[in-house]
Amino acid sequence: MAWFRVAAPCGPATRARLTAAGLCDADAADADGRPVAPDEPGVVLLTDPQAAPDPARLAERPGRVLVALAPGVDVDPWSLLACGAADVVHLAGDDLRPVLDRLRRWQDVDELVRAEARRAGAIGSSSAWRLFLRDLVEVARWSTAPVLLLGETGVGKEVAAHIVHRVDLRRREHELVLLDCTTVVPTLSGSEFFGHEKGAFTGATTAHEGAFARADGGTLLLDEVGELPASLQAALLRVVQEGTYQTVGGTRRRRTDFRLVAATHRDLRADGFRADLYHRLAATTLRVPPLRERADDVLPLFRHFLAEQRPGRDAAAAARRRPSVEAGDDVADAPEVSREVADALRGHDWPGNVRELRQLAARVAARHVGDGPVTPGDLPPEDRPVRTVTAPHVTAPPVTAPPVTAPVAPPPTALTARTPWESGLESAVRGALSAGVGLQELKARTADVATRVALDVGGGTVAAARLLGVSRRALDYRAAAQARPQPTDPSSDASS
Ligand SMILES: Nc1ncnc2c1ncn2[C@@H]1O[C@H](COP(=O)(O)OP(=O)(O)OP(=O)(O)O)[C@@H](O)[C@H]1O
Repeated sequence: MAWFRVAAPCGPATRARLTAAGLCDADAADADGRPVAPDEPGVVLLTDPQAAPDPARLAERPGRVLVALAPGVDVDPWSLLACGAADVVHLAGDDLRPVLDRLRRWQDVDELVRAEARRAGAIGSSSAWRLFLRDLVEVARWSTAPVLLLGETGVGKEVAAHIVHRVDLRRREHELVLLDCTTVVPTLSGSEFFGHEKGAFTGATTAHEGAFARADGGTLLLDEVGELPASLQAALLRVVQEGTYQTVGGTRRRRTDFRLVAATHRDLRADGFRADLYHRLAATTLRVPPLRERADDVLPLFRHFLAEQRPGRDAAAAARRRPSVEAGDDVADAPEVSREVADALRGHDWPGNVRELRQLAARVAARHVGDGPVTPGDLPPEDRPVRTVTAPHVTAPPVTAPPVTAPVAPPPTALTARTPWESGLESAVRGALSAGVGLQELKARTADVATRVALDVGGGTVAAARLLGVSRRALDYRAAAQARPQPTDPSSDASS
């Protein structure tokens, strides 16, 4: 088990003991001065009552450092946990079992994360994503409790539910049933949940098995559980408590036994959701980190989705060859990404999370040509980072200067970056300013002024459309709209 490091303080005798127990390789034992990979689990053995572990080292590997206290050493465990320690254990004499047990658990969790994330096609190596997955597989494998997954839309809650199902040894051979609560129709009395008997209501021409029956033995994912109608919240509570349900139109209660995974983007405590049901669902609550907190995952995910879009990609072969957690093997045939595009992707805040990134990759794949890297022009105009004209820096005139009687020509507009699009915009803005368009108007209607001036600066609509990054039709439409008489705006100082 040479993958464990023992951080200082650790005397030679203790180190020898730990090495003999297989806890560290002699080589790696002295952590002082040696950089330890952030993800690597470790043990800090406190043998000296005066010495305290370095809080920075604990914070660097949150939840991955076990503090073991030698006999006679007493420290406040809560403050160590607050610094990021995973746990604090007292060692009795030479007995290293508590340390070994914890380290074995970590090893098992890491192996599960690797295998199951790969199997589920879940990409990500950022520390936020890894921390989340570790908690997820630990709960899924070593507890039977319901799991409540909190997270923004498109963040991967369904992907996480698949992992819970796979990791749960009692459930994985049975079905994972997905029910989107936004589609449950209250007027059918929750037939999607309970199933119904033939003739139970108009249109029930055959009997139908509901989600509770199909999930028996397996896992039931209730997606968007916050949208569940109030009448069905009470019914669900009873099923969760008693493990029995009754089909619509049926006469007897049937047993069912499933693991419940609920997902929502809402705070159920603040949203009129039944408190008693909430406490049942939220036995274990895990937050799926949004993509903006996982900047390191953006590029691997993007290239993975690009690879998926490759024309002629053999879907069956792709399914057999699941990507690695780090997306190392899957993206071998995906194009590289230029620095500008990479920066833009990493800098975006991804309100639609991984789904938004996947959709962007599909749009980019349609525009990208050849085997070269993805370049800025491969991003459709509406997906490009917005560049704004920065306000010119104006210095106050010296007090001796004559009073200004006429409008002063503004200094040249400063742009932060010099892409062709921005250079075009700059010349359009300059043209507008020299044509007498006021700064207020320019600020309020930059797009319109730019359009008008772009038309004026020559090259025709095609060149102007290219300059402005819009389609020619859009430009024609805007020009026609501008040509129509506008209501007079007394505050406007623009003349056209
Ligand atoms: N880590 C990941 N690796 C690869 N693909 C992912 C990952 N996370 C999410 N996806 C993909 O992103 C899309 C959205 O994921 P998913 O449906 O799990 O999100 P969600 O949080 O359940 O969304 P919603 O809130 O809308 O139900 C899916 O296409 C999914 O395959």
